[in-house]
Amino acid sequence: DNEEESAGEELPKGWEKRISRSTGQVYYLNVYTKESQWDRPTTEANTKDNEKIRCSHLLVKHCDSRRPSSWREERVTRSKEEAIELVNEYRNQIESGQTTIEELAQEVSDCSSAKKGGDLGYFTRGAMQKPFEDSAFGLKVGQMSEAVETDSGVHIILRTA
Ligand SMILES: O=C(O)CN(Cc1ccccc1)C(=O)c1nc(-c2ccccc2)[nH]c1C(=O)O
Repeated sequence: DNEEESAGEELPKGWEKRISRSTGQVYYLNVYTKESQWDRPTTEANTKDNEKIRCSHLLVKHCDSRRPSSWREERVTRSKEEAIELVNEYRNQIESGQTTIEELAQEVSDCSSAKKGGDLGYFTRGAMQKPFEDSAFGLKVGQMSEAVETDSGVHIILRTA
C-alpha cells in the first residue's frame, strides 16, 4: 500500500522528510536551499547553483559609486553616508506601508530598472555583484533586505519570487 511503498522508497538526493510542527503534515526539505515543499520530490534537490530567484530593488548612488551618474542625475554628488540615510528612510516608508518599492523605485532609484519599478526579473547566483547576491539569496519570498552596499551604490532589495 501507499504507506509501505512511500516508507520503503528512498527520497531523491538532497531531500529530507519533515513533519510540520503546526499541522502534523509531512513535508520535504531541500537540504541545500532550505526550501520546503508539500509534494514528495521526484528529482534530486537543486543546489544553490541553479536556484533562480526574482527581486526588485531601489538603488541610491553616491559620489563614490563606480558610475556616479543615472537617468535622474548627470552627476551624483551625495556622500555614501547620505545615500545610506536615504535608503533607510525609503525602507521605513515601505515598511510602514506608506508606499511600495515599485512606486518609490520609479521615482528615486538610480538604476535603469527604475522604469520597471525596480524589477530585475529572475536571476541565478553569479549574475549580480556578490554583496547583492548574498543578500538577495538570503531573503525569503516577500522579505526586504537591510541597506546593501555594492560598487554601484546602496540598495534595498525585495525578493518577489
Ligand atoms: O556599476 C557600474 O559600473 C555601472 N553600473 C552597472 C550597470 C549599468 C547599467 C545597467 C546595469 C548595470 C551601475 O551603476 C548599475 N548597477 C546596477 C545594479 C546593481 C546591482 C543590481 C542591479 C542593478 N544598476 C546600475 C545602473 O546604472 O542602472
